[in-house]
Parts: sequence; C-alpha cells; structure tokens
Amino acid sequence: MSESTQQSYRPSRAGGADRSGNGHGVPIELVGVTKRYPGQRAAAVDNVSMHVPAGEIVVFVGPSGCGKTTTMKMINRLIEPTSGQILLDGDDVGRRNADDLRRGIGYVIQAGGLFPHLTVGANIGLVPGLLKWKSSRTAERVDELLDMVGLDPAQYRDRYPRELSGGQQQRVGVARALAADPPVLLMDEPFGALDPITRQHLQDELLRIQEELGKTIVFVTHDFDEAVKLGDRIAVLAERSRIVQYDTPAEILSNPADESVEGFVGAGAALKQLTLRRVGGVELDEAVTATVGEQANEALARTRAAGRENCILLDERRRPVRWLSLRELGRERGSLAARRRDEGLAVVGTQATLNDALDTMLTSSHGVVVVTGRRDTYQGVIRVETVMNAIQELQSGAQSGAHPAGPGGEPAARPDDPSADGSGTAGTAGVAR
Ligand SMILES: Nc1ncnc2c1ncn2[C@@H]1O[C@H](COP(=O)(O)OP(=O)(O)OP(=O)(O)O)[C@@H](O)[C@H]1O
Repeated sequence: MSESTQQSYRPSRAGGADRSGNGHGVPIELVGVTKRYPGQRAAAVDNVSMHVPAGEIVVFVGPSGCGKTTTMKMINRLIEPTSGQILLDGDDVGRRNADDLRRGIGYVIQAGGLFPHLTVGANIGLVPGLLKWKSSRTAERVDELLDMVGLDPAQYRDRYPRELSGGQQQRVGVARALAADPPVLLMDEPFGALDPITRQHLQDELLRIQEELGKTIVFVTHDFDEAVKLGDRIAVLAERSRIVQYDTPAEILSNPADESVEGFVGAGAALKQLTLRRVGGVELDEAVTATVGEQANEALARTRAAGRENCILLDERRRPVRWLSLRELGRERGSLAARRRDEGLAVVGTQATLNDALDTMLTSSHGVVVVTGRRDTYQGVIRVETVMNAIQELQSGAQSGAHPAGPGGEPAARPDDPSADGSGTAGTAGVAR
C-alpha cells in the first residue's frame, strides 16, 4: 500500500476559538481507514487517519473522485470501511447498530434530500418520530428548528418541498439534520446547487447556528472559498483521500504545504484572505438612518447635514427597509410612512465575509451594503472603499512577504507561476473555486 505511511493528523492549533459553544459536539477519530470498492484495483480511500476535534467545522476539499464522499459516508456507515476504525467520542462506530448510529448523526446532502411526499414538518419530524418522541414534543421541535433556519413555522410547516425554493429546501434539510440534536453533522456539498447569494446566506446561517450549537461538522465542498469561510480547519485531500494538508484556513493560505495546495490557493491568495475577515470583525461605516414614523423633514435635514445623498429607512424594529434619496425624503409630508421592504436591498449579516460583502455590492451595483445583526437589526454599512482598503492592506502584506510566505520563505502567491491561477496543478486538477 503506497500510502501505508500516512500519518495521523492531529491538528495542534485551536481554530474557531469559541465556536465549541456549549461543547455539544464530540470528537471523531479515523484510524487507518481504508475503503476498497468491489472490483476496483485501487482503494478509494487508503489508510487515512485523522482527528476531528469536538465542536469544530472540518471541511474536506480536493479534486473530484479523490474520496471525500466515501470518507465522509464511512463515518455514519452509509459505506462500510474495508479496514480501519472510526471512533465517535471514543466509541467504535463499527460496533454500533448502523440505524441507531445514523439517527445520532445529522446528514445533509445537496438539494436537501427531502422526501417529496412529506410536508416540511413531517420531513423535519422524521427522526424524532423514529426515536418515538411524543408528537407534541416533535411539533414543538419542528417549529423551533424552522425558526432557527429562518423560516416562519406557520407559513412553511405544512408545505411540500416542491412548494419551496432551492434555498428554502436546503434550510429545511439543515433543520431536519438537526432535529434530534445530534452531536455530529455530516454535510456533503449541501450548498453546491444554490445561486451565489443564497449560498452565501445559508453559509452565514450555518455559522450562526454553529455558534449557538457547537456541533462537530464534517463538510465536503469543491469550493475553496466556501472551505475558507466555513472551516475551523480544512483538510486538503488528494487521490485516495491522501491528506496533503490539514490546518486552519489562515495557515493554508499563508503556508500551503506543497505546490498542489499552492495551485488552488493560487495568485489570489491576498484576495482570498478577504474570506477570512468577517463583516462583524471590521469597523463598520456609518450611514444616516431614519425610522418609520419620524418626521420626514428631520430625516432630510439630518441626511443633508451629514453630506449624504441617501439615508436608510428602518422599520419600528430597526430592520432596514430601503434607501431613501434626498428627493424622496423631500417629497414626504409629515411622518415617514411604512413601506414595503426593497427586495433588492443589498444586505449582509455580521457572519458574512468581506468577500461576500464585495460580491453583494457587485451584484447589486451599489457601492455600499447594509449590515444586519441578530433579528435582522441594522448595525451599520460597509462601503466599497472599506473593502478596497482591506484588499490593499492584504496585498501590501503579501508583497512585503510579511504575510503569505510559503514553506521555504517564498511568497505563496506567485503571479508568474502558470499553475497559480486557481485552476489547479496536476495534483489538484479539478479543484474548483
Ligand atoms: N459504489 C462505488 N463502486 C465503485 N467505485 C466507487 C463507488 N463509489 C465511488 N467509487 C469510486 O471511489 C472514488 C472516490 O469516490 P468519492 O465519491 O468518494 O469521491 P469524491 O471526492 O467525493 O468525488 P466528487 O467530488 O466527484 O463527489 C472514485 O474513484 C469513485 O469512482
């Protein structure tokens, strides 16, 4: 076996420092795990050992066919390993009843994997039902979870999956996986089929939920930016799930283990660092706000005095509704009327990355994006200048060699390297961004 010397990867650095939340997640240990599919000469997964710390999100990235899904599915025994052991909180999963095991591990796949003939409520209540929860407890849990994933229970619990958008189906998929409060979630490209903005919102939701719940999450993706955003750690895998690097996103971006990792970190390393910076972690810009019910002429005077062309209208719960221009404010008489929320309003949550903020600005073609916190309340704005400054800071860090230095001290981003365009080198061919 060529990879028989694979080491056990036990990360030493704390990743999402306080993400372990209530410590609900449990550690997962893969010990020399091999999978050989019948009739295949080469193993699909060859002697992989790895430690997934409790309460962390570990993301598997790697080229198509390298064994990510096989490795993940051996954790809940949807695929049985040929040899090796997988320990969940120290217990060998191979000794557990496979059905019981799976009821204790949430599993989310692309497109939600919902049962089309069951309502949203019945889909979410499936595992609690199997666990013989009282129906009142299950019903309560369904509503609690719908709320948690941002869907109004009254509006959605009795709908069928076909009556939901792709993003909503995926939210229900996450709710279903969380239903019985399992310590471990396995997520196999859960957001892969969604458009970029919906994908970004679901990533933010996942991070928010994880902050509260502190599950142990193994997440498979093709998207390196998604890995950097979500992962406390990223496992970069190569053929037969060989672990090329297992580290924090910051470490992988600044110290790629070899040329294959460099290949998909690529020349955009400085830009990708934007993915490491959360909107909640930068000083927000200020904007003028006006609240429904206040006198329009006061809001107008305030906006003018601040030298601004627009102000943000907030509803009575301080949720942003829309931008109002000086002209619109000038037309208002008396107090500001409640208005319908502008569906196109560019908004990001505090969990979003600066990269998300920039994307949202680009797609909305406004140079500013509104930032909201818990319960969608207004926190401030981010202007394009702030993102540009951050990019410049990161780039000057990279150029001076202060930040992304490769293992030999050379800058990780090598613009003259033909392989450093994000399309991958031989070892990582097919790793999409
Ligand atoms: N049931 C099966 N029988 C035989 N070979 C299989 C089976 N399932 C997967 N394989 C092979 O095992 C290898 C690993 O597949 P796996 O689906 O784990 O890769 P992956 O990294 O998740 O790929 P992708 O990113 O394309 O989903 C591939 O070469 C695949 O062809």
